[in-house]
Amino acid sequence: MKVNGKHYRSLWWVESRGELEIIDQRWLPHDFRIEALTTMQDYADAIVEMRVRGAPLIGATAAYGMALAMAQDPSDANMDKSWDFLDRTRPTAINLRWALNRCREALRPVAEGNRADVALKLAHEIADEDVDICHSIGQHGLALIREIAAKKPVGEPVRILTHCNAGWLATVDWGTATSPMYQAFDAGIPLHVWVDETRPRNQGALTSWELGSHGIPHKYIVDNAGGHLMQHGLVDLVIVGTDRTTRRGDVCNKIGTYLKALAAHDNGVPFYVALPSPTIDWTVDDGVAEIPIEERDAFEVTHVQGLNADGKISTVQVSPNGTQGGNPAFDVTPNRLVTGLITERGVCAATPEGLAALFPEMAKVSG
Ligand SMILES: CSC[C@@H](O)[C@@H](O)C(=O)COP(=O)(O)O
Repeated sequence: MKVNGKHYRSLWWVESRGELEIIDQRWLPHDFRIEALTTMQDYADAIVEMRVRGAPLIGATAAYGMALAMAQDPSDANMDKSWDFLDRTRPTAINLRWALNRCREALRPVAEGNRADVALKLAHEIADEDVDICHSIGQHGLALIREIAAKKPVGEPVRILTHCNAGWLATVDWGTATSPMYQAFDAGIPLHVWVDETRPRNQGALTSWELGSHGIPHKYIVDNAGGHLMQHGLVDLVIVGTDRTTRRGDVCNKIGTYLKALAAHDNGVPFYVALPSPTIDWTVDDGVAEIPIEERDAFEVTHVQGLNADGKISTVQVSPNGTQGGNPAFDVTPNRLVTGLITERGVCAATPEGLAALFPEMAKVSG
């Protein structure tokens, strides 16, 4: 997507230096900083500290991490050690393990001398595939938005609420939840997006920055506003992303998503989840019982970062001295609250049958 008129992906390979560059998302939307990842520790830190974030982007970054590991030492022992090292960075988004497994399975039969090249090619492949997948998600989501627009008086915007940042910054390009918005807007459908702030990390500010760069009308709202807006008929549909979707269609996403789904259900507002197939965990059925929820540092809750009056990025304390914070980073929305799943192969019901019909080969393997 474009930043000041220039096209960026959220990560890219610099051939001349043999390095991966990323956008350090900790400073957005106030400062656009690019950073090179040159050591395995850099890769792990980038994921843990959320310089790169969002399930698909974490997966693509990990694939490049495996490529670096193979360039340093292509042995089986180092491959397994690097798999563990990167897998430990964040527990909830399944795309991380999906990418690591895909790399390890592809590299195992390759002669050590060829592993570095094959691993880098695979990382490029995973990144490119993500772009294509997200574009297709956008096409299928566009059809849904078009249907809603057709029932409205000409010129009235389709009002979409979204939570967190499932935008191009969270993927390699396009985003998942935002891809239908970009494509609908480009197709001339009037839109208005309600952007949840998404405390504590305020990923909504990233979404606002993205939508603003694309010219899409939107308002940045506090997380607690969604229910009120839905009660007053001001939301036509909700589209969110996901970090892990179970084989029966339970959806794990950024903390607060579940509350939005409850409010949508109570008010008859369609609640859609956009996801690339690598986000489906075919080994898990019951998301509430089985998905590990990342507990992050309480500092993210007790403190908040923003621009101060001097225009400098600074951090201030919100809670009283000594208050303990709690910071579960994700929650699970049971499939009964999900109207549909927007995937690269089409839209399906959030049920085992719905997912199996779109991805029969995966459903079969997982039994
Ligand atoms: C296309 S991204 C989908 C999800 O990864 C996104 O909604 C989300 O919850 C991101 O969480 P984050 O903690 O910012 O990595």
